[in-house]
Amino acid sequence: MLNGGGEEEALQPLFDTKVAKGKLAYRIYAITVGIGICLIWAYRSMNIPRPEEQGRWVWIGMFIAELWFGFYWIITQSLRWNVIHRHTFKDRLINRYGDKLPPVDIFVCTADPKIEPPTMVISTVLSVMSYNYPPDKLSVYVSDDGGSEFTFYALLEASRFSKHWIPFCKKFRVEPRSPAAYFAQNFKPEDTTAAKEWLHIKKLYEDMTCRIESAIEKGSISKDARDQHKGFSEWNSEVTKQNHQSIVQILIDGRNPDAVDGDGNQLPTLVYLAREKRPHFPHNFKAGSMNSLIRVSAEISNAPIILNVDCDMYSNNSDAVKEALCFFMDKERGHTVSYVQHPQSCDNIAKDDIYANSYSVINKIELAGMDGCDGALYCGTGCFHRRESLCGLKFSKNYRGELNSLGNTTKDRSVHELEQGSKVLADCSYEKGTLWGKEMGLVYGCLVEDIITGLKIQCRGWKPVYYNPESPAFLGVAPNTLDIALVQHKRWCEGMFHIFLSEYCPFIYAHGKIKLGAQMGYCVYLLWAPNSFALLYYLIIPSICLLRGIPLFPEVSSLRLLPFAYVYAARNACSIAEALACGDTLKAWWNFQRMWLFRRTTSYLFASIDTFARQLGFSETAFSITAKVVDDDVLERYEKGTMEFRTSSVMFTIIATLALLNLFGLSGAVLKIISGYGFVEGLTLQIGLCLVMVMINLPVYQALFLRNDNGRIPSSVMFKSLFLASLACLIPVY
Ligand SMILES: O=c1ccn([C@@H]2O[C@H](COP(=O)(O)OP(=O)(O)O[C@H]3O[C@H](CO)[C@@H](O)[C@H](O)[C@H]3O)[C@@H](O)[C@H]2O)c(=O)[nH]1
Ligand SMILES: [Mn+2]
Repeated sequence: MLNGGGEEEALQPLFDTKVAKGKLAYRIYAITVGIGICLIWAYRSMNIPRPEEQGRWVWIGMFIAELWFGFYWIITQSLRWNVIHRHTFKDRLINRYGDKLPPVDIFVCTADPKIEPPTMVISTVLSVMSYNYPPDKLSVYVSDDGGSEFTFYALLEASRFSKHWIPFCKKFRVEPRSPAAYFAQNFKPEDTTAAKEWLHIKKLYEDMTCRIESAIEKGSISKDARDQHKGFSEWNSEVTKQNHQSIVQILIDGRNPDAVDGDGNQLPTLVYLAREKRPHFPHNFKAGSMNSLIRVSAEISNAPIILNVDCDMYSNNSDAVKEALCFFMDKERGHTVSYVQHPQSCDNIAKDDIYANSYSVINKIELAGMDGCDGALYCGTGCFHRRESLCGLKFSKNYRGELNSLGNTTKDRSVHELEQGSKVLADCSYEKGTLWGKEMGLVYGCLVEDIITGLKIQCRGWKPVYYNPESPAFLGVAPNTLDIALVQHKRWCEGMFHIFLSEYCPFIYAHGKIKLGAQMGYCVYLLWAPNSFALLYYLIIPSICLLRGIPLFPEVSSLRLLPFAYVYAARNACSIAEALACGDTLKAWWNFQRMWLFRRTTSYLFASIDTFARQLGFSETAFSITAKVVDDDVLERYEKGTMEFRTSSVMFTIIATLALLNLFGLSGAVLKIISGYGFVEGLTLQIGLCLVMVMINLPVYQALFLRNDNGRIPSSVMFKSLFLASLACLIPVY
């Protein structure tokens, strides 16, 4: 029904929620695997070697590892028990609210002009400035933790380019609206006038990026350019990344009748913010920057809805704002919704996804399953928030959730007044003695500020939503070297394990506040890190025992092997089925297994160790920003699907050592069989385990011994790992 008004129409929901297919089949499968796991536990506990027999302690270790795997598997069931999908009705929203849609503030965070090039930042900014949404209701805020005048300069250039870009997007319904992504598609309109405009805009865009890049290359901005904006005067010789005053510059004032694009339409407001930084003030990384953004935007536009994206996450759907509003403005349930999280998708996934960056199964199944328990995670980017819930409001039955009430109250204040008024809010000392970082805004002191903030919001009674539309609404940049990928995971795992060990452990903190399923679901991620210990044990000990001829599993002829075989086969079959159903290829699944192995044996291990060290007060948090650009030859290997091992990171030593150890174990066993030592009954499964590991590790052997490009494993790492693996073979076994 498309005729506005009408009582029935006004009551129709703006979104619906469907339960995913295959629930019953999954539950049956899960129960059988559960039984299998119990049988494995029973076998282990009843067959522990007697004290005088060899391998007693090794056996007990296997039992502990299997107890852990089993326990962990049980909590992962919460993510699959009730998977749901959301669907929105944008047309109903437009019909019902017409031009009475609420204002929206958009935050873009950037932190370092080298790792996150300003040209990338402005493409993201331009993509959100050109949303299909009344521009006078949009305000875009860029937080620059790098405090860089190059980022400011780029933004100034972008504010000018937007006058051409926005009307062009709207006229030709351009998608995506990030100029970088759009022009990278290399599609040219056929119609001659359209093609002419296309060429013109493309030229403007290229000239702009050229100016920005050459300024960065030269290391200075021309006097000419500097004279065009008063904002540059903030950068005197004393300003450094870690030490500068607050800088707030309103580059486009959306209230100003002269701020119009080429077609005479109003432009969205655009604000540059670099919060104050002082060497001895902890700045709390992204959480600190988000909280400054919340306050500064409250002073300037104070929209009731906030969208936050990382600087690499451009908007890939110009209707995303309207779709998100369908959740917030639904008559029946809208007022309970605190945030609408989109999955983190990337547009630079290489063929068959060697670094397992696509997270298809997590995005399509696990996070949707979390949502099924009312526990949608806040993932830090691509998330629409209700300002009130983000600022600490508790949900109560009387809350009605009017979105227009906050509105704009700054009509009669000049740009200068607004800038001066908001600078104070971004000062280091502003938060002293306030609840910012505790009960208000994003939570401080955690490397995954997003996850913990989401948990706190849920515990205040809100019901967040996870929304994963067919075509992704946001696209970001995935790590494209192994090193970067592992370091990113280490930071995540460390932050998450830290939450588990802190007062915010979901089983305690969220007990009685959110569903048990959601508590368990959180723990699936919070316990990523300690998984490493059980897995390392399972990778090292069986191969060493294989070399010594100590059997750790039942013989192939024995019925007791069945639970092991069933659990292994069923879980892998299910995981393959899930991956294929989520659109991965078989090869991508296989690559994912490898990355899963690498992550668990390195990132997760270091994350656990560092978390313990931090708990004991030995170390402090450090946020290592994920690099978004790499050298050309590295990029070439990434695109070809060749793993990059160039640096001599300790992580690579571990990966190579484990790969070699499994190779030794397997070749030792094969040699014994060939040389007629006879075959020890009961070692078959260990041989199988080693064989699978060797197959997964094939690219590691290649990088160790066969490759000669720059991305191979450095020889220092090779010697270290050869030494360590040989040493491990000598470990005595009790
Ligand atoms: O001191 C800092 C550090 C980082 N950032 C920004 O935070 C964002 C995320 O940093 P990135 O290095 O890209 O980390 P990722 O691992 O890719 O980020 C994921 O994980 C983070 C939590 O660890 C979340 O905050 C992010 O939203 C989520 O995309 C980027 O826009 C940065 O510019 C800041 O603003 N200030
Ligand atoms: Mn990122």
